[in-house]
Amino acid sequence: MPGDLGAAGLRTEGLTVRYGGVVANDDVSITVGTGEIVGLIGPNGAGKTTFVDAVTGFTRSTGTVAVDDTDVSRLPAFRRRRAGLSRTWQSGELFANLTVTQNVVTALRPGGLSALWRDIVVPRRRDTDAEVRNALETVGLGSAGATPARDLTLGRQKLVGVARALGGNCRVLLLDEPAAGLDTEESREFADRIRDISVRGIGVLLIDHDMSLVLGVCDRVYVMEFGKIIFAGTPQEARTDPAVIAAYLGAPMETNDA
Ligand SMILES: Nc1ncnc2c1ncn2[C@@H]1O[C@H](COP(=O)(O)OP(=O)(O)OP(=O)(O)O)[C@@H](O)[C@H]1O
Repeated sequence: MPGDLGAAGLRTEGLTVRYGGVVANDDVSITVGTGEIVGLIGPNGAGKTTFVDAVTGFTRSTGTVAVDDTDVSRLPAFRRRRAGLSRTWQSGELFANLTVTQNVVTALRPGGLSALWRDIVVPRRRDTDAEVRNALETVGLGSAGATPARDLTLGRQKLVGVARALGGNCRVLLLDEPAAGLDTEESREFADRIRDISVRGIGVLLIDHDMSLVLGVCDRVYVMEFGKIIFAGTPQEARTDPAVIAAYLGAPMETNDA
C-alpha cells in the first residue's frame, strides 16, 4: 500500500522475519520520525540486528517498510539506501591504512566497471567531495580528514563509521551497537554527535546495550523481547515499567544520563 503510510521518516508495519523455526521478528511496527532519536533495546538474541537487516533489505521479511511515505518493502538493499535508509554494522571495521576521508569516499563511490565508466563520462568528484566534507563535519571530524584511521581513538573511529553511513540521501540512520567498547566520556561525546545528526532532520534508530547512552539521548524507546515489541514509551517510562525491568533492565537500575 504505497503512499498511504503517513508521516515522514521510517515506519514499519507488521514486520516479520523467520529463520527456519525461529521467529526472529514478530509483527514489529515502529516509527522513527524526521529528526527524532529512537532507541531499540532488548536482551541478547531479542532480534534487534535482525530488525535492522530486515528494514535495510539485507534479510527477507514480510510486512511493510516505508521511508518518507514511500513503500520500500519490495526493494533490494541498494535501492532502500537510495531512498534514504542507511545503517552501520556491528563489526564496523575501517580500512586502517586509509585516511578518514578515503574511508568515507569508499562508502560513497559505487564500485564496478559501470561506475568507472559513469565517472569518466559524468565526473561526480565535486559532489562526492562535498558529501564527504558534510558527513565528516556532521560527526565533528571536519579537521581529521587527512588522518589515517589507525591513528584515531576508538570513539573517533566509530564516528568515521557513522560518517560512512551519512553520505548520500540519508533520511533515517540505523545505528547497530555503535558505542560498543567506548568509555563513559567517549559515550557522552557520541551522544552529542547523535544529537547533531538529528538536528539536521535525520531520524536515528539507536540500538545499544549502553543504557546511559540510550536512555539519555533518545526521545522514545522500544523494547524488544523474543522478536516482539513489548514496550513503547519515553526513556523515563521505560526505567520504571515492570515488564521492561523484568525483561531487560533488571532492578535496581543504574544509569547516568548521557
Ligand atoms: N542468519 C540467521 N540464521 C538463523 N538464525 C538467526 C540468524 N540471524 C539471527 N538469528 C537468530 O535470530 C534471533 C535474533 O538474533 P539477533 O542477532 O537479531 O538478536 P539481537 O537482539 O541483535 O542480539 P544481540 O544483542 O546479541 O546483538 C536469535 O535467536 C538468533 O539466533
